[in-house]
Amino acid sequence: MTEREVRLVDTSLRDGSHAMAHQFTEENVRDTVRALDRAGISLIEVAHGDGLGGSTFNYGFSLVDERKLIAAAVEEATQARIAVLLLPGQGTVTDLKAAADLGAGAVRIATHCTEADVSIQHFTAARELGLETVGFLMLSHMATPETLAEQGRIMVDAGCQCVYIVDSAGALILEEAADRVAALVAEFGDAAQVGYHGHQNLSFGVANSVLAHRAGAKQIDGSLVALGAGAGNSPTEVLAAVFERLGVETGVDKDVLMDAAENVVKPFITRLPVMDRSSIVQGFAGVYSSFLLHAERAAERYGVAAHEILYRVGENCYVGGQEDMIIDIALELAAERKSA
Ligand SMILES: CC[C@H](O)CC(=O)C(=O)O
Ligand SMILES: [Mn+2]
Repeated sequence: MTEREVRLVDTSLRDGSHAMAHQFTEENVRDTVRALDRAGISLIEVAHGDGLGGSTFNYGFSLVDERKLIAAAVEEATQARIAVLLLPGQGTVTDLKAAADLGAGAVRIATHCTEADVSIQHFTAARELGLETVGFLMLSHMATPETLAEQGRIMVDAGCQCVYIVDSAGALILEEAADRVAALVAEFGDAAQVGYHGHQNLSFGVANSVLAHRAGAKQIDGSLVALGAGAGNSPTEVLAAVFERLGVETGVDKDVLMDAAENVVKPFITRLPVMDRSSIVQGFAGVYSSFLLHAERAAERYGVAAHEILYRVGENCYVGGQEDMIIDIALELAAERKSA
């Protein structure tokens, strides 16, 4: 068998949770995992969009308890490992133990790109539980390659096996993505792998992923039909086709993935990810992709434009966890309009 050169990781059932307003059913999860597993995807992420413990008033409540969804995913996977996401502070070591007991085999621990130190105890716990460990440096466009390498080093020293450049805002363009990946590759050497997670807000998810691979990334994220926050993630089925055209072995079957995108995932998507005015502004202004639905809801409620809210979120450099500030901005814009 040809050796896999890059591992495609699918996050439809986690990042896609944002786009689905966290309304995945158990059937959605079972059908998608079965299809991804058949296509040869070896790591499938399943969780609330904001990770373990994310089902809250601030982020939005899940339709089905995530533990039920994780258990269902584990039952369906024959060769794939099920990964969960954990944001320290939001998810706890107790949540992680519960996920491991349900059969999850990997955890992706996500922090703001300059706050890797909050992940140390979680990586320690994850390794003690025997889990595969991945670190997410979120909103990576906000830090230089050098800073990201330092932050990644903190994760690796804590037991992380692969650190991701996470373009949460879909803001990185070509070299900006590649240079960040290259800095981590140079810092880690053989001590850990590097991954890349893209969003399509400026339409660079797939191109950046190719450059990330060329810069040394060994794991690349995607979602079927791009199902993910903002304008969505790099579509897994497109990544598979592009890497095959480039002669880069992924070990997955692109035709099975295309079938899964068309016949399994597309039919249950309530709102197709699209590069519209709001998501383009997210990429342009560097706004966390998962803020999109929050901004749209606030826009509707307070009679202002979602893209104007998102521009201001970008100016204020808000980061994950500051979802409540979106309401403040909407109120601010409404007040400004009234007094104009
Ligand atoms: C809230 C976690 C976030 O959605 C993780 C991620 O996928 C990203 O930052 O892009
Ligand atoms: Mn994402």
